[in-house]
Amino acid sequence: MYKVLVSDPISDMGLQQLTDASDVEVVKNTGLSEDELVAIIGQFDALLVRSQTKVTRRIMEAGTNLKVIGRAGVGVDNIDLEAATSLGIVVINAPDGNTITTCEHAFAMMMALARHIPQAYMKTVTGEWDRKSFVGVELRNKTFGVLGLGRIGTEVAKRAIAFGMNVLGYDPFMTEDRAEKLGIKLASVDEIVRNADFMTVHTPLTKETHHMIAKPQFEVMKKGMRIVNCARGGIIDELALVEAIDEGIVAGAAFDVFEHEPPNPDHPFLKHPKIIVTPHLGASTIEAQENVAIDVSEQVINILRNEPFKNAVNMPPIPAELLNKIQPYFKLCEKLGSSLAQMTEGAVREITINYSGELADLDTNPLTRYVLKGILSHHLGAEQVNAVNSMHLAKQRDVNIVIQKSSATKGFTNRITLSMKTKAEERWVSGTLLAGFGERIVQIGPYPVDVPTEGHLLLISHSDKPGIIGRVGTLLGSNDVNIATMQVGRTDIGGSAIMVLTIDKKAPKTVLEQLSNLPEIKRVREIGLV
Ligand SMILES: NC(=O)C1=CN([C@@H]2O[C@H](COP(=O)(O)OP(=O)(O)OC[C@H]3O[C@@H](n4cnc5c(N)ncnc54)[C@H](O)[C@@H]3O)[C@@H](O)[C@H]2O)C=CC1
Ligand SMILES: O=C(O)C(=O)COP(=O)(O)O
Repeated sequence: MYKVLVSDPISDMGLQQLTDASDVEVVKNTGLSEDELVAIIGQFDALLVRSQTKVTRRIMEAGTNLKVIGRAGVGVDNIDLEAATSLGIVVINAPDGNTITTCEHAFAMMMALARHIPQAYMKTVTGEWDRKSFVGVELRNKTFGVLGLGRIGTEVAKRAIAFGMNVLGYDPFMTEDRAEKLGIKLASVDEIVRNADFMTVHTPLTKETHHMIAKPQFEVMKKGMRIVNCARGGIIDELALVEAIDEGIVAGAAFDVFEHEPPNPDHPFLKHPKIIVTPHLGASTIEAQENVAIDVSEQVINILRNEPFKNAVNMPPIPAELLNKIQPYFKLCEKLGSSLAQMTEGAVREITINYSGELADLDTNPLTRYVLKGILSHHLGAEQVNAVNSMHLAKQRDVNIVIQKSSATKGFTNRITLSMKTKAEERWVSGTLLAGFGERIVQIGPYPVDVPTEGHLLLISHSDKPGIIGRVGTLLGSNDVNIATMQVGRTDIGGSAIMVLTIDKKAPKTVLEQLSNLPEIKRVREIGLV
């Protein structure tokens, strides 16, 4: 039974797929402190949050069973992604479900700002009939700057165009072509701040976007500009904004988000007559909350059940078409990695992976993650490594990873060859996925073999002399180790040879020692591929 903790308010209707699943137990416990979360998180396989819960490294380290953190929304700045990646926890979000809702909120904020609606409301309900103080401005024919033309930014731009505004936009990933089709004129941040009458930001909060609108931008800003921030607190410098309003540069601002949420009661925005605020309501509609919860529930279930999923924030996305082609190789890659790690001695320095045949033309990056998972699990423990953190862990340990592609498959339609250099030695292994037969190891070092990637293998290097095979069989038999299959290979008559045995159960250590002590046996390795 998988246990899922929901630590922020998330739509019940959207969570239905999880609550209805017979293998999932959902526990709702919102408003917990970090200490409270640390105390209970160890029991859970998944954590579902919105923006309130700050998912710190401490919480994740205490979450020894935690496999996935689901963010029912877009921004993941409340989750320590680096910690999640290094701990092998998948972070997924629901980026599409709240686009329109947030866009509509930003637009509502802009209109409320243009027409002083919150201020007028506050006065009217006190019984005052003040029509002079709240003369507004039209949106029509005004220049509107949009910083960040992603999902939300482009929807806001479309609505602004419908309102007769001239839209200037900036986004490093927006092409001229697409902008033109949308009716947006691309401009630099500087051009936007100098020319816009209204401006809105729709970028994530990153090192680059932090305070992207600050004192230097306010200094050159068009006088009378009105600013909206329904993205993230910190993109616009809050104190510099208050100064710019007080200096008469900015006519007003509408903010849904704050650098620290909730803001302190003495935050200057909260009593400024020209600043209107909402408490991070951008995504708060019935529709958006259902959408994001449905999306995140579906993905969490898939991850827990080891099925394909999308929108992993700390793992590059795998397009569905590619996933269909490469997913059958995940197991082969992991098992090959695991077998190579078990047959090679010493600390890993370099891993070379050669993908050949039909794999050569595909994006094999996800496969590399599984190879590394197999290798590193042997050294770091299986519970520490998964496909999310394997690349990260390898890089952290300065392991050089070399990827090669080739068309030569030596008769197979696909073939993956791994070689591993350690301080002590270099070894290699090849495998293939055979239609109808599954994963096979087809070469170990220079020796062609045909071995399944399951169960227990004994790899015995020896000299090619008569009588050795018999002695090995006798020793194993007398110790109750049953041989299921045996293959032998040699480089030349009387030269180096190997025996690859599949055995029914793990051989006792004492038996391995006795095998090693037999004459002409150079090395014995037991490989567990269970
Ligand atoms: N107030 C609220 O409740 C909500 C806030 N948001 C926030 O809105 C923001 C945008 O969300 P989406 O549009 O869904 O994301 P998105 O990823 O579709 O769009 C973000 C865009 O910002 C652009 N960008 C990144 N750095 C930039 C820079 N330095 N200058 C200009 N553009 C830059 C990216 O290229 C991207 O196109 C996110 O920060 C998200 O957290 C989202 C939903 C609800
Ligand atoms: O999706 C986002 O990025 C949001 O900011 C929405 O936040 P929320 O889920 O309403 O706490």
